[in-house]
Amino acid sequence: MNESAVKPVKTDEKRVALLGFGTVGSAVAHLLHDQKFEGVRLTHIYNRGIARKQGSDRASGLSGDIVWTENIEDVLNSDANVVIEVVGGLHPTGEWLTRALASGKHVVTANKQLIAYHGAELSQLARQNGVSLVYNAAVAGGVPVIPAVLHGLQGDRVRQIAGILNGTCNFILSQMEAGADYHDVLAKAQAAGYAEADPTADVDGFDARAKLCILARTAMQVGLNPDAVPVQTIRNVRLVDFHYARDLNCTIRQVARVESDGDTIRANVGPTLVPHTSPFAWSHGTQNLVMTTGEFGGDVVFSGHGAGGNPTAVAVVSDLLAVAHGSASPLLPVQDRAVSREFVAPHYLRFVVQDKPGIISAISGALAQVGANIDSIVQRPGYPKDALPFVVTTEPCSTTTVQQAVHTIGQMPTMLEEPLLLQMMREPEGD
Ligand SMILES: NC(=O)C1=CN([C@@H]2O[C@H](COP(=O)(O)OP(=O)(O)OC[C@H]3O[C@@H](n4cnc5c(N)ncnc54)[C@H](OP(=O)(O)O)[C@@H]3O)[C@@H](O)[C@H]2O)C=CC1
Ligand SMILES: N[C@@H](CC=O)C(=O)O
Repeated sequence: MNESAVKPVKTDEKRVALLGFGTVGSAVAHLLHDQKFEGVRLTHIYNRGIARKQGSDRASGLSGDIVWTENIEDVLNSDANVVIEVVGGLHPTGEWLTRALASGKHVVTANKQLIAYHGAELSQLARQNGVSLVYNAAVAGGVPVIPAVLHGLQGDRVRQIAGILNGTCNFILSQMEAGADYHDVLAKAQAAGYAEADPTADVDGFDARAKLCILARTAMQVGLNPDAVPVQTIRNVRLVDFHYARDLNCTIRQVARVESDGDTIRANVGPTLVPHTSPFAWSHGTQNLVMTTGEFGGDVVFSGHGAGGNPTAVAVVSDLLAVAHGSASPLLPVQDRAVSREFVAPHYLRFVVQDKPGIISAISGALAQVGANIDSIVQRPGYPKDALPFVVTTEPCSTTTVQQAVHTIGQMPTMLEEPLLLQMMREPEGD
């Protein structure tokens, strides 16, 4: 063996293997390469079809002593002591990270599905093996909300979290607010690398739901089964809903929320009317926003870019540096809790009907039957009578009972499509 070819291993050095060379992975590789952080060295890049990745524009400028491989064993059996996983999905990433942790490698991941479903077991495994598992980038992309709640809010008792947690949905809805077409904007979000490999996860709420469960665990110490948290898609929101929302001094955003009153945990994710006066309405493009409400400290707001290669790479690399400095996050006690969907809120109901006398009285009758009081009826002029969209809003009432009424109303022969039911966020309260 040529002794001069053997590189001495510095014991305090973090040798980093990167799994996944897509939007986030390539941005992480460039950030590490370009910024040359002390004490960390990128040693491996793993991806399927690695020759395609190594020959791509994304790889250009990445020089140095990096092993490019499509064989995961090259990573798991290597002397890399940190694995960064930016592949996504539950499998085979779950198996890889289990093996990495079990063999004493620290893990940094942006994989919100894996952490939402298996974070508890993986954190336990990390602790047993004396290594760290960190996942700052799994929630809100470049917004350091996980370290903030872990280190900055443990002194409070967080009772409520409401957040815009999906950059793709925020990008779509805020562009629709300006008149853009849903499908065009979704295509733009995919091209820009904001959307998940399967954008269903974004638009149908599963991505935000996973992030909400991670937030509930870290900020409130409650373990929620993601499958138990109801989600509502944004696919049924139309341009007309933005027009009516504006008439109500609101706009529409995908909001994920969890709240605890001690006995009950309520959680859901879905498109929501947010008042123009609330910070939720001011989030545009890929911005995410998280508002926590603590029993002692009150409201705290975090905001920034929730998607995109570079903002997410900053979160990943910051986690890596926390591992390198020995300041990665603590493991907190968590209590598993059931999820209630019984929110009380004002509601927005949009109907599209073939106009006939008696429709309003039938709708108000169905709402009255479940104890829901109408707050307003809004009908913009100019729509054709044979496909007339109009809106009813309710005073605060239980979402599940309004759902029953809407189901009944949806059976009326004059209804041309399924009614749209959205929760409305209340006006922010002044101090
Ligand atoms: N994009 C974003 O803004 C953000 C993403 N995240 C999370 O980061 C992770 C990565 O996201 P992103 O970079 O956008 O995704 P990409 O799809 O751009 O990158 C994933 C990479 O992993 C590779 N890959 C996928 N499956 C396998 C497999 N089974 N074996 C080997 N390689 C595989 C893909 O290869 P191929 O090219 O062949 O498909 C691709 O290069 C996800 O968990 C995502 O949720 C978190 C925050 C923000
Ligand atoms: N697809 C996700 C990416 C970041 O988590 C999003 O749009 O927020």
